[in-house]
Amino acid sequence: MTFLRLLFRNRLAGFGAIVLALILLLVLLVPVLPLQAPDVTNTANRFQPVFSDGHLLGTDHLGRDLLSRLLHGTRLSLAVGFAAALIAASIGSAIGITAGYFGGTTDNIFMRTIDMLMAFPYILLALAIVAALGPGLVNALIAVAVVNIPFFARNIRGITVGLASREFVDAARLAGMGHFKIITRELLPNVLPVIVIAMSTTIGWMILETAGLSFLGLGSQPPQADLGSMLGEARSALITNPHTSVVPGVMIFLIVMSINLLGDGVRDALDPRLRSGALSRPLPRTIVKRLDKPAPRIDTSDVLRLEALKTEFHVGKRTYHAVNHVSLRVRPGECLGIIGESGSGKSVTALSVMGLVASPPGVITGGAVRYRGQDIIDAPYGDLRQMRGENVAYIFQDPLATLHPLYKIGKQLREAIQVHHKVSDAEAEKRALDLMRQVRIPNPANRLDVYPHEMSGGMRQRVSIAMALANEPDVIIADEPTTALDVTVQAQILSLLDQLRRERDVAIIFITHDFGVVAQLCDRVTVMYGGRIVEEGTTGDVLDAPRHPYTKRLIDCVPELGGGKRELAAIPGLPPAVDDLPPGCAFAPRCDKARDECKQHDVALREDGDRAFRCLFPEGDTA
Ligand SMILES: Nc1ncnc2c1ncn2[C@@H]1O[C@H](COP(=O)(O)OP(=O)(O)OP(=O)(O)O)[C@@H](O)[C@H]1O
Repeated sequence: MTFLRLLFRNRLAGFGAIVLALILLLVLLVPVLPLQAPDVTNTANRFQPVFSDGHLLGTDHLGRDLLSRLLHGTRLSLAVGFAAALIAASIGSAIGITAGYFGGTTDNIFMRTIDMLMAFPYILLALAIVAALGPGLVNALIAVAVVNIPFFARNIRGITVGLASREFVDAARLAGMGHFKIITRELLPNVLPVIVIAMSTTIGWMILETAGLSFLGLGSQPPQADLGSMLGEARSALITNPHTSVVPGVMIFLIVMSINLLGDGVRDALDPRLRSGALSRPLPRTIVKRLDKPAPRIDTSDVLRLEALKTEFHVGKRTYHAVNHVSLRVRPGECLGIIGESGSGKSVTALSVMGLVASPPGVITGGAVRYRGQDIIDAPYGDLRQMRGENVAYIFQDPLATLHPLYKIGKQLREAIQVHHKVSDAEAEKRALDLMRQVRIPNPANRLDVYPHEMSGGMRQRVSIAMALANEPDVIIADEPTTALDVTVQAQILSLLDQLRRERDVAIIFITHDFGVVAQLCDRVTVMYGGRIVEEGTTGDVLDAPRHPYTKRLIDCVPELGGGKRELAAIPGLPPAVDDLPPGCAFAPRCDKARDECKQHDVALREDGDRAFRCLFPEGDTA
């Protein structure tokens, strides 16, 4: 159902589907339609025009009814095209999946054979095959199928090579599955959508190729009609009786056009990345649809300030309130921690700052982001791009995903510098080396000359930090930069960040789900839940006397070394879905202190200086 909805959302694909369905219906009804026999000649009646008596589309050079020949011929052409596509897809995909899975010699033998097939111009190859097998429709079908096998084999091999080294295939091997089972159960379901997509876009092509062979007299043999042979026979009367060529020509055009339009639609609807919107026209910045007016500039000592920021994801009819009226601020040299469970909106808050939330489906619908007092949400894209890296830099969790795998570290650092500063390669190299020293990478000159995969996780994260520092930004937003690292490396990275912000007065917004990390690094902390801020304050205050029950439960989740044996208190239940938030306090369904009032109305943030919390019955109050 979803597939059909997605398919028909693409109007052209819907149009293609309707045209093709009508053609298919017509050819399926051929046996019951009151048609004349397609092959009976009547030379006295040759070249009758369109709409002549008893011949709706006229007659050909032998007086045969063109409508009857057209429908019979279309049936044959479609059957041959589909059959050729099916054969080419089956054999090509089997070769591709086997070569990709086994690799080594098998891959070499299969793919070099395919390469040899591809070395011939495809039409020459098809002609050679038909010449060897003899003319005839079945042989034309075999020829067209054979010349299309390489297309499927290469495509499917490429995808299989990527899949064969994935963890789920290793897991299947470890579970004792044999090769055949791994190929059919683990790999085939993953490549099947690609096979269907490739088929849907090549059927039209194969119908054309078969028609081409028939046109040359190598496909269907007289008196049997297919669209190509009809065109071939009409060639000599092209000028005198053009309708004999126009009729099959229009039909070929309609079939190929409808299949291609439908094929594109099928590809879009089947590809999960296109379906999720991930590949659909990614915009360079997040869409802004603010109802409130842009905020005027203010004087402030805060380097970055978010005011009632709202970021939503609009997916179909659903709205995900990922960031819901979030306000926070950070001063030069200060470290602000943002903490919360997975899905609480930390990353989307951080990405909204520089308009980096993927759009569609992300939209900033309200609030302000101020850099040194100036609201930058509506800033022209050129200004925003200039600010990215230069004023506000990001460090992400997985450096391997953010560093380019094919360029050496030195080149990537130089590029980060040269994006914002017009300096020579030698100068950039000098600065890159200096940055490597600043992030305490041992033997920095040699390390500039290696690829990301040749470094350890900790070293790679140091490189990411160096890249973030490359343009001396005022704010660094670090999104769980130590989550993937072991504790000793994590401690080194944290102390490096701490040292850098003190030395350079750079503000850090540190996103994490670990209160231990917050305690070590942050001056202040903001706790998020369900897209909202539920508590904030200086780290000491929040850790010593949490006011929101959620904060208290989060702190209780942290194991304490040497603190004696205590039971770890997991938080029951799951975080709320931000497209379906409960009324009142979002934490109420999981909170043992919740009362009816908590579930009725929105709970306001109670602010007192640096301290704020969103709770009617806070911790520490005697009720
Ligand atoms: N492309 C998207 N489409 C719909 N909803 C999305 C999309 N991306 C994020 N969300 C929603 O936004 C919410 C906030 O996500 P976000 O990544 O900011 O959480 P987080 O707190 O950073 O979690 P994590 O610690 O796992 O990174 C999530 O609940 C998620 O459902």
